[in-house]
Amino acid sequence: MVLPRVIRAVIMGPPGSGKGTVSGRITKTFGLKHISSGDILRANINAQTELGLLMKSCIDQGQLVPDDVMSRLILNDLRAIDGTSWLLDGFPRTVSQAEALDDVYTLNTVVNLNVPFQTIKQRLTSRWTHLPSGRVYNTDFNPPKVPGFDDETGEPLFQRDDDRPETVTRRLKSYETQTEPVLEYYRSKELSPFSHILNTGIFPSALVSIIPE
Ligand SMILES: Nc1nc2c(ncn2[C@@H]2O[C@H](COP(=O)(O)OP(=O)(O)O)[C@@H](O)[C@H]2O)c(=O)[nH]1
Ligand SMILES: Nc1ncnc2c1ncn2[C@@H]1O[C@H](COP(=O)(O)OP(=O)(O)O)[C@@H](O)[C@H]1O
Repeated sequence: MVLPRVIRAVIMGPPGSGKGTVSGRITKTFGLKHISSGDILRANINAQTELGLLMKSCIDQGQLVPDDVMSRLILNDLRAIDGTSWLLDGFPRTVSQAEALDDVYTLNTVVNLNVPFQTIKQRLTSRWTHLPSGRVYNTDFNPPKVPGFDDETGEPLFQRDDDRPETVTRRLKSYETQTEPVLEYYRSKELSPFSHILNTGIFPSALVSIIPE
């Protein structure tokens, strides 16, 4: 199998579908850089940057950050690692963001995680996050070794403000109206989410087995 010189991949799926979890496994296995838009925003909130302070209420209410802000943020980060293979997690989330990305980069792969909304609601109420690294745990699925603390650093874990049930409902609605059209956009460009991986063999087939049912 011939791997492309530089892998430019996107992982998609509703909030709580496992993008962060699966990204961690993919990037470890294949040596890609993991760029998570949510982790970048939360790091800004935590560091109380101007951007973080401006975007906090929007994120806490389950709304999307404006497209121009988000595209500028991610494209800047990508420019800084030019020539490196990467996996984008959480971006693009709208067709406008997908177009902004397309103007600069040609993607090799789009992975889509398809998980029923009812399952998502259960997962998010038991998600615990290590904010500095973005590592996620679940009290049922992958609990930390010591309840409430990160396995690698021993630091405390947090429940995200936007994982409250009413905010999750709003985020799922925004996924349906604003993000699902991005899947159609990629299908129309023959970057068919999922089947593209199986057809091109960009990643070994072992990848398929780590993607949740
Ligand atoms: N039961 C189950 N839980 C999972 C699976 N993948 C991730 N999770 C948990 O579901 C929650 C959401 O996963 P996360 O990776 O943060 O999803 P994201 O919001 O799409 O990035 C976390 O608590 C994970 O530990 C899975 O395959 N099965
Ligand atoms: N590409 C994006 N465009 C607009 N807002 C975003 C984007 N990525 C993240 N956000 C904001 O950050 C929040 C958390 O994102 P993320 O951590 O990716 O959530 P999840 O992993 O649960 O899908 C989103 O609900 C949204 O408010």
